[in-house]
Amino acid sequence: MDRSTGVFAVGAVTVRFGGLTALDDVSLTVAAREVHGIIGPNGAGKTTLLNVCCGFQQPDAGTIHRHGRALTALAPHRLPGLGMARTLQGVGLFRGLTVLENVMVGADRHRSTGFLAALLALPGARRDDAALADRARAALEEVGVADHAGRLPGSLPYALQKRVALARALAGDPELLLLDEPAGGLGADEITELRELIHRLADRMAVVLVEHHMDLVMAVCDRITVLDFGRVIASGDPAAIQADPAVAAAYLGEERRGGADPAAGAGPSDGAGS
Ligand SMILES: Nc1ncnc2c1ncn2[C@@H]1O[C@H](COP(=O)(O)OP(=O)(O)OP(=O)(O)O)[C@@H](O)[C@H]1O
Repeated sequence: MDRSTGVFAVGAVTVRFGGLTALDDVSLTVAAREVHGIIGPNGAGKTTLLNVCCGFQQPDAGTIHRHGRALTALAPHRLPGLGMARTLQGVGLFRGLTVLENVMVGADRHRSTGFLAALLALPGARRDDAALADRARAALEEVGVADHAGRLPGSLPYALQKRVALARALAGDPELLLLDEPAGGLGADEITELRELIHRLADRMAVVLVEHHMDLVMAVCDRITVLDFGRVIASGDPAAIQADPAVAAAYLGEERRGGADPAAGAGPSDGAGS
């Protein structure tokens, strides 16, 4: 696929931190409604790549395209306007806001009145708030936490906080969702629910998924890009990735370095059938 096509593409991206090359000539293209996994051993460059995709990290070289159009000044605050949303590795919720208010922040791009109208509580702004609250409630409903709308995030178990963070991303109605380790800290049942949710989301949006949990990756991804030491070592569907000796060697190398625990589902050939 041409690297500038698809709903989103990075082309020949390089990122250096001092003498360390975290990403070296990395390209990936995400098709509409595709779930695209980014995997690789610890330190391979997955988070750096996701940070490039959402403008947290400016690349030293390379291109980023959205719907074939080059993005020259991608920055996190521009994501909603580009139909994109990202969740963080942790939860990143505002502790002083309720669950509903947190998710309304994610829906804000749908506000039609300006900041001043909101500040003065003009009638248009009040109607906007009501519409945003409806949108936020629908997102909370979708991830199964609508009952907790009035709670503070800190009073909820971690797994529910992660769902709230996902609802906040969904409230903006993205076309492209970037998920950073959504399964981190979740138990087996919660991961099963997450898998079903990602399947449902892929009916209406593309998803880029950085994740260590291989059972989940292999079950939900249409395509997978594998990084090792900042380079793409493989790209393909889950079956091809599981059969790729270079991928096995990369994870084996990590295991020898003591980083991976294949018994916990961290290796690429674990749990393909689940
Ligand atoms: N801000 C930074 N400054 C210096 N080095 C960094 C920075 N961020 C990442 N690195 C280094 O870049 C490399 C890639 O890191 P990155 O976090 O992207 O890997 P990863 O695949 O996400 O790792 P993990 O699976 O452990 O989260 C690592 O060697 C890391 O130490």
